[in-house]
Amino acid sequence: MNIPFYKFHGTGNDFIMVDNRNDIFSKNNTNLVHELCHRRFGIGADGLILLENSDNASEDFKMVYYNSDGNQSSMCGNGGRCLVAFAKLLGVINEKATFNAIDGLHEATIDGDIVSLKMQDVLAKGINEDELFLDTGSPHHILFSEQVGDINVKQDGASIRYSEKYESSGGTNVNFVQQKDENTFLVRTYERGVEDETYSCGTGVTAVAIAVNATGKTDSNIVFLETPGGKLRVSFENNNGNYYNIWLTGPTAKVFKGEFEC
Ligand SMILES: N[C@@H](CCC[C@H](N)C(=O)O)C(=O)O
Repeated sequence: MNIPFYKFHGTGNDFIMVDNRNDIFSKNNTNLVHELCHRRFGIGADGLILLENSDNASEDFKMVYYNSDGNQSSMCGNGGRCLVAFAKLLGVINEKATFNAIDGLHEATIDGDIVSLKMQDVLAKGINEDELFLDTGSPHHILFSEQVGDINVKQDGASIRYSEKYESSGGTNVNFVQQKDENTFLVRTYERGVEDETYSCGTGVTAVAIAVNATGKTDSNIVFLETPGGKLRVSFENNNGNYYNIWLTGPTAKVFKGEFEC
């Protein structure tokens, strides 16, 4: 069977998109997803995303996300933004979307190639620089550095991702952060399930934006994040460590379309 797909990226975090509203994709085939995402033997991507019908009529669609290792995983912020652009291309939505993902309901807006995605509320009470972990739909460990350009993200990220501390909870993503100015931060991310540095991570920069505010590195409630793949913005409101109305904003791009056999 030939299955049509689109390739999208959001600031270099790239995804294979499949319209699965007619159940054409075999959802438990870990090997297939892994092979499709392989950068030498497949299409090449950090993950694969299915756009499915939602069970609830008030929602526009459902997001099913796989990491490039072939396993379904927790929320993907850039993937969610790209899926909104894909839904617009398919004619499923116009300028606004409400969709269901593994971490619950998300709202989104799209204007040209810019997609803003509303993230789940985050509780960031009692965190400090030495112990920075936040869950923004996916788990994120955060480390500050003077010079993120000098870090071996794959090696240092893996040692934290596989450390005893995160073993029982299924591991973590790891973000290395350098302050550039009052409200701009450089971020490099090691992604669990890709097991390497990716060019950008949406839930990662969301975690960083909240962490830099919660630890007093910036007072701003709009934080600009520069990743190897491009620039993102995170805005939020904060009530005593309870972060809400969190929006992740940035560009998305369609790269190409094709078909794979399975
Ligand atoms: N690229 C993502 C995060 C995807 C999930 C992550 N790899 C995990 O398994 O925790 C993003 O943009 O948020």
